[in-house]
Amino acid sequence: MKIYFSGSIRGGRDDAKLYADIIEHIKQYGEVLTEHIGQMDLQENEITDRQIHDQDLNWLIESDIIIAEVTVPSLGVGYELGRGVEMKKPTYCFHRTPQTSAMVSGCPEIKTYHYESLDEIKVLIDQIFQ
Ligand SMILES: O=c1[nH]c(=O)n([C@H]2C[C@H](O)[C@@H](COP(=O)(O)O)O2)cc1CO
Repeated sequence: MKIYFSGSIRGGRDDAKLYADIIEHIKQYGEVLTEHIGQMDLQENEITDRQIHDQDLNWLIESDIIIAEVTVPSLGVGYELGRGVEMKKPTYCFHRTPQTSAMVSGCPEIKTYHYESLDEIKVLIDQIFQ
């Protein structure tokens, strides 16, 4: 099982530690192709935007499932979700805010969950993989 985890980078890194904790949890279910999203000291200087885009799109194509944490709004995450839905990938979104974008929560192909804590998202993720 190849898992594409999506989370904000240039949109803001407030949840980077949470992404790392979620990635650590989902690793028991397969290979997380985008483990770098949880890196606290993420450096993107040595790679061009074109390389980032093409690499991530290839991982998206390769993936069996998309899991996105969308609490911190990110253009890149929204773009990945749209491309993933077009590729008919099973897509799951999680947010702690009262609402997220209607283009995400209103999309019938995306399963969107509100949660409050790391423990709660772990249970929801376990349910998805079981
Ligand atoms: O350096 C990067 N590496 C990378 O993999 N991404 C991808 C993965 C994330 O799910 C998403 C984050 O988009 P943004 O940077 O617009 O918040 O884009 C985005 C960047 C920077 O835009």
